[in-house]
Amino acid sequence: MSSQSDNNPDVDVNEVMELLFSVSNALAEQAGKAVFAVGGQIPLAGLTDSGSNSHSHVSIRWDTGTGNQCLKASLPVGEEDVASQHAFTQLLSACEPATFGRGNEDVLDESYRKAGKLDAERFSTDFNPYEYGVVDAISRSLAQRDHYGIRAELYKLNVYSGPSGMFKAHVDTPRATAQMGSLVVCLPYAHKGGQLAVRHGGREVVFDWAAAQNAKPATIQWAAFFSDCEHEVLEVTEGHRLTLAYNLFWVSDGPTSKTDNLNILEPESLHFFGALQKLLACPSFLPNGGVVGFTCTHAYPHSAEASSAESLENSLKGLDMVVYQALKRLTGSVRVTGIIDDRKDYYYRNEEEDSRITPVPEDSYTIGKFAVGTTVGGPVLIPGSGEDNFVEPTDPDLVWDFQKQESKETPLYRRQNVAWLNHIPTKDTPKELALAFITYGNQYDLDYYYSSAVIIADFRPEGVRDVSQ
Ligand SMILES: O=C(O)CCC(=O)C(=O)O
Ligand SMILES: [Fe+2]
Repeated sequence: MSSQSDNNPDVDVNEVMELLFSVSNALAEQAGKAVFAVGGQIPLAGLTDSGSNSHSHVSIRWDTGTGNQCLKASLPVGEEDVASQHAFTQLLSACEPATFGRGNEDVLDESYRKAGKLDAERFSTDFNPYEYGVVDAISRSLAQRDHYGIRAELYKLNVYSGPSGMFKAHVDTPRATAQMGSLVVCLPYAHKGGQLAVRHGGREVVFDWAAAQNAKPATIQWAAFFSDCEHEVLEVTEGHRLTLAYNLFWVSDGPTSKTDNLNILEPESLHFFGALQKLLACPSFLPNGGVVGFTCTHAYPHSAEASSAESLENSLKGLDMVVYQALKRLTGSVRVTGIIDDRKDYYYRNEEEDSRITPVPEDSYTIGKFAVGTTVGGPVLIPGSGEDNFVEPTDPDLVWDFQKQESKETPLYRRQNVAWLNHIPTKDTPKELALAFITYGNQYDLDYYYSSAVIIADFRPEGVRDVSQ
């Protein structure tokens, strides 16, 4: 095969492929190291047998539900301390069986989650994650930028008891666009098992707290992870594993554009940044300009009506933020958007058989042509089919507000090539429901578009390449 493009003899395809390859390699390498979960431990300082030091214990006070009565338990529970053991037993019995979200409802299913819980409205604690530097530590390792901090909001007390307490693999339901993660704090109480396994992008981090909880001095251990990470509490075989669960939110501490404050020049980002810079400077890469794309490695609520493009940009996590910032610096134009996954769910109307819907052929997804439009939640990329340069929306009522072309009756939108720095969204890319729509088959059926979050940049070579070279 010739290394010259058929259309343009000055374009060196091999050179572009090599440069693209080194960009995706740098990205893969960094993705393999990107932090998605962090943890630590806090010895309860000044622990005395009498437990008189306020920082030697953690107290939980809860409403009994009868009158205005409030009870208190203190951890760790003294081995000889009958009163504190009694209070702990009362705390256990105050807990309700823990449900979990399935679809739109909260269900109780002990084969999935066997635990007790107290909702935050029913209890308070003197443990404060800010006081011990936990929230600062999370900001430093997960935030990837200055002037953008993290706020922790107490959510629940969980109790997993031996011999079979556990919580199978799940992803926490985000309650707001600004929600970026979860913090789990393990309180001092002896138990066995109950490891917390956190997974993302094919990698796993296991927090095994039992050994320290069975030893002295008493310690508090914690783990924080991004909200799209799958996690699981393995079976607690003995004792009680008590955790405080917090929701974590992004907070801005200044009026500056938050996404401008990423420290892109961190050593681990430099390799990728340099490779991208070389690619964009190569005269054979998109000689007339075009769209550069990156499929996000984390999930974002990008199609929800409440999510705006601005808040999406500010809520990028880990590697996604690094890529966003690098593209912003190098192209001057970048945005976060959704891309509709067409392989199963994208259809176009077959002209001849007007009442039928025909699936787009599989390979139309991989040719890399996408049209940019707008749906409920903001701009999206829609894969095109066939060889046309314009694509007709399946149904203008469902996918609307496209940059309309001449004809008002049949709004068309232009397809563009996207050069992907990593890959187009795959089966394993985080997806979310973008739109539900009615298909026109023999009967009215509901069908769905699923979309994945992507970062795209409009690339104009004249802004990057020195024309005198
Ligand atoms: O207790 C834990 O370690 C995890 C709790 C959890 O996953 C949750 O409350 O959603
Ligand atoms: Fe969870």
